[in-house]
Amino acid sequence: MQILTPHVYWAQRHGEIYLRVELSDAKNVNISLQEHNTLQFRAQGHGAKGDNEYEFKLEFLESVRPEIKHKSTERQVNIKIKKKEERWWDRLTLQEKKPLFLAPDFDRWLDESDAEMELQAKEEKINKISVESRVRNDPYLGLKKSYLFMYNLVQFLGFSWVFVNMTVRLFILGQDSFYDTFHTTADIMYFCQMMAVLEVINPLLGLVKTGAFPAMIQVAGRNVILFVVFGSLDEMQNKPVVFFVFYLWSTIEIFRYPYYMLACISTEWKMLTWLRYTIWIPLYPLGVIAEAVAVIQSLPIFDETRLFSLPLPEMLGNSLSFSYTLQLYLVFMFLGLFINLRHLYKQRRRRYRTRKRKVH
Ligand SMILES: CCCCCCCCCCCCC/C=C/C(=O)SCCNC(=O)CCNC(=O)[C@H](O)C(C)(C)COP(=O)(O)OP(=O)(O)OC[C@H]1O[C@@H](n2cnc3c(N)ncnc32)[C@H](O)[C@@H]1OP(=O)(O)O
Repeated sequence: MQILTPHVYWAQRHGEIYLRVELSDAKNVNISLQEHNTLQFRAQGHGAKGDNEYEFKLEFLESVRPEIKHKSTERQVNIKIKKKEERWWDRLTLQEKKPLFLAPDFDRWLDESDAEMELQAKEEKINKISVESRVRNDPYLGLKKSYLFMYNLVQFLGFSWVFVNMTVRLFILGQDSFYDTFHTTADIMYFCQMMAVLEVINPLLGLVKTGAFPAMIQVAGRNVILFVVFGSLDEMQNKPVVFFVFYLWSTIEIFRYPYYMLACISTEWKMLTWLRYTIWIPLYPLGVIAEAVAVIQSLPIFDETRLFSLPLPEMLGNSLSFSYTLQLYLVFMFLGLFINLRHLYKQRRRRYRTRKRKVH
């Protein structure tokens, strides 16, 4: 019997190689692996040159696992080989020149980015199944979702009221509206920011799957500005900086809270998601700059009024002005900004994972 080479078609995924050997009614299939990367195939069957013994050898580009699976059907032999390391190969064989009997299997062929998408879709399916099984096991899920929905709705209404009120006053009064932002909106802002403490508690109770630390930085940071810098100093309340701080805070929140509301009812609007994960890029740094300006403007007022100053023994000068604490706080503020920008950047990347496209 003459020994011939069959036609072999191949495709890959990040973790596997698929070979399809064009051999019908294959018998005595013998597949072995030598030196971690050389596959030897031998079988009898009906190939391009009729009934014969067929064989081929493939030296793979990288090492593969020894456990090789194969299945003979009436028309072909399918072989599945696991790569030792899960990564995309530039070609199948170590030798650059492709053997004549080898060709891409276009029925299975995917390029690297499509394979990544397939992998991602698989991961999402697995996650969905595990979430669904968790959901089935949680008898309070409806209650939790209703609470979160109501919380987000109340915050959305509160911040929308502040935003609309400020916008309308800006159109009617122009720059004059800057000076009494605090007196027209502070009550609602107090209410929303006190409620926002729940945003630190929610992840701690496991109600939302996010870290409590970034939320704590934001809530604490804003509340220092609102209650200490603006709330306790009448002199700060009619400064234009209040307008900028409140406007920047409320602009992000009128997108963030509706995004969460939709998430509670498992709905997504692509545009809203994009806005939630994008407008922080200019708004967060601007917000922190506006807050820093407010803190700097308040320093001489705290020095003058001695409000919240720390009593000291007479030999040390009677009291330590609260402005020193605020100067220290300014440093923490930029540290907090950095931590949260990193957090938000990661969240954004998680949403919009970049896909590399590679052409073979
Ligand atoms: C003495 C005190 C010292 C403190 C020192 C601190 C220094 C402070 C310095 C910093 C000061 C900052 C002050 C703030 C300024 C401003 O706000 S400026 C204006 C612009 N601001 C922004 O752009 C920030 C907006 N804020 C946020 O994005 C958040 O608050 C965050 C905590 C920073 C990030 O949110 P996070 O929850 O981590 O991310 P998400 O991706 O949105 O959520 C993750 C998943 O959790 C779900 N989820 C979260 N919350 C809810 C909810 N309420 N309801 C329902 N679901 C929720 C969300 O849906 C996500 O799930 P998936 O969609 O499935 O991924």
